[in-house]
Amino acid sequence: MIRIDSVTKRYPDGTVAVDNLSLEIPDRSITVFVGPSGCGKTTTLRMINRMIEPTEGRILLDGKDLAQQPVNTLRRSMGYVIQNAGLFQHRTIVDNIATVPRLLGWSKDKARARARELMDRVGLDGALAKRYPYQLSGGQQQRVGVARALAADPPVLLMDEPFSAVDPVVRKGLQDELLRIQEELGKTIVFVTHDIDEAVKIGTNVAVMRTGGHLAQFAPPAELLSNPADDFVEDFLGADRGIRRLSFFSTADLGLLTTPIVAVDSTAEQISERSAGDVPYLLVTDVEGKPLGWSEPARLTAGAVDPERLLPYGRPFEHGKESLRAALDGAVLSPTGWAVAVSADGRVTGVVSQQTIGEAIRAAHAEGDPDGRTDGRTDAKVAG
Ligand SMILES: Nc1ncnc2c1ncn2[C@@H]1O[C@H](COP(=O)(O)OP(=O)(O)OP(=O)(O)O)[C@@H](O)[C@H]1O
Repeated sequence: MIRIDSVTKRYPDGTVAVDNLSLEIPDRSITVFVGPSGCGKTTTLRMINRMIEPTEGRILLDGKDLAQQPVNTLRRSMGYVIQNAGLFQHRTIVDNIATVPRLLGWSKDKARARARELMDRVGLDGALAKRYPYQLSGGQQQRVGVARALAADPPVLLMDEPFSAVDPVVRKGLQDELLRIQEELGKTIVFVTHDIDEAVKIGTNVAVMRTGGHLAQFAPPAELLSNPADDFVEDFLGADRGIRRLSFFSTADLGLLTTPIVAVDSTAEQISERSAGDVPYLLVTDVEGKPLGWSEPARLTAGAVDPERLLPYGRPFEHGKESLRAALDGAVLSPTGWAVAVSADGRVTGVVSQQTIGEAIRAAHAEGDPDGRTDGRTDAKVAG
């Protein structure tokens, strides 16, 4: 654990970049510092690896004051990733990644083998190993930056706006990759960003900072969205707070109906049996059970279902894996107001009305803490 204890940083010109900051960064989690430009995020991050020394207060790593530890040993235990990757332009990709192991005295072969293993880990094609940084896309360069920081297997990874310079699609890929790496390797990651959506997506805990180096709120993302500490945090979180919070609620307990579903080759008896009880719509699937579209029962003729004439079914959600946000989105996207639940292979497992989703949302809000857990990112967060 990293403990920031009453830390203030005052630059020689009198600027107070960080003002009496105290918080704890748990092991094997992602702690995100987010806030407007100049609020002291980078200064805080750099005090953790002692690129900047605090004016007052102290930072402890596993109970030991950083100020008492040799800087070189400390930096070796902390990978560091910056915006635009900061790669050595005259070195190949494999040698960029092998930099720290080489400094630690590993043989060239061993360091390169480790670098190739890491390329795979961060989703880089091994064929890029002999290229130079300028021959890679921005997103690929960022992956190299992450691989280089991981090379000596440090327990801590410090990341300063690592994905800010790439377009939104590449950025989403890099965020997903980081979450996967974190799940596999269990690093203690401290991540700086000015993008609140990125913070909410990847953070186990999020520290919202405001100008003057003040900590406005430190909480897991779901709690930030449900209980912003003040107007500043609420404004910073932006619109759609309620909808975004639904991402943290699972669909596992959503009551699905399995009756109003017919296959495209159903008989007249099957159609009438499935529409019993005043069902307003039937979901038609193909013979494999994948969704085709909705129809009013009276408009379905056995043996003559025209998939072109069915009503759209929106975006199906993966039951139990995706969140209530995905379920609501599916229901809103379909003119019938019903959402379609599927299994991982895309086969329909049931359907659910907007009304039932609304009830589940009310119940989840009433219970408060999403999923009842805030102990680990992957547990507390639901896909979609
Ligand atoms: N070497 C320095 N001397 C004087 N002031 C500095 C120095 N470095 C940073 N500052 C000031 O300290 C404050 C915090 O800077 P810092 O870089 O930590 O902010 P930040 O939140 O990371 O900003 P950004 O998102 O723009 O990178 C700013 O007002 C900045 O101008």
